[in-house]
Amino acid sequence: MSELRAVGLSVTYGDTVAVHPLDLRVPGGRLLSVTGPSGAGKSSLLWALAGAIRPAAATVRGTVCVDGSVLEDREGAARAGVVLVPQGNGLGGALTAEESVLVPLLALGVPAREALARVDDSLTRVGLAESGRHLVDQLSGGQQQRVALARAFALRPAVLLADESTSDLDAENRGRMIAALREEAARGASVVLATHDLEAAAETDATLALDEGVATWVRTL
Ligand SMILES: Nc1ncnc2c1ncn2[C@@H]1O[C@H](COP(=O)(O)OP(=O)(O)OP(=O)(O)O)[C@@H](O)[C@H]1O
Repeated sequence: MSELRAVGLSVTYGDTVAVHPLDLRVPGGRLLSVTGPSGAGKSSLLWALAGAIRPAAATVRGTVCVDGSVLEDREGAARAGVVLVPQGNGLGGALTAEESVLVPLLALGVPAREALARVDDSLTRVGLAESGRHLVDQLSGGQQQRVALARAFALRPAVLLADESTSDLDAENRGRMIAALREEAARGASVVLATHDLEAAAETDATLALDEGVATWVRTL
């Protein structure tokens, strides 16, 4: 089981405080939702947790630890198994769904046979086993969200940060994806879902609400 911990974490863009200092602990096995209206600071928080905000873009203060080790930068976060599914998915439209899941695995040195098995498994988990050969550009917005989640699942993250990953989904697929996020937690991951959808948030273990960057626990872990 992993553990994600943030202490005094804040994000500031120039004069705009996107995330006021907050503390957070997500043990492995748990699924946390971060809610709030547009502009509340959800993406900024997830990107800061992933070590993915460039120093030139914003000032990030505080510390983020995985299993007690402080993350110094994005490379360190990636080594610690922190995977971010960004809003907008971050997929290349010219790759197929299968290739989108496969390429990061091969880049990380996962042997081809193992990588292909993980591609099959993760696309099946998101209900896209039949769409693996389709170009990402030929898939709907909701299907693209599911490919992005499949790509993250295949990486077997220690910490999974999903930014609005259910926003384009119908109720059935939203439930299915939250169940899949829960499976990642059951595998031992610390999972955080940023969402403006309160119905999705209600299905998670705990909810942290952001309002103009100020965090309030709605339900604690
Ligand atoms: N690169 C940036 N430069 C300047 N300000 C930014 C930048 N990114 C975000 N902000 C500001 O930081 C605040 C929080 O934005 P953020 O995208 O984190 O919110 P959000 O809750 O994820 O919103 P949404 O649900 O619309 O994605 C907003 O006031 C936004 O305008």
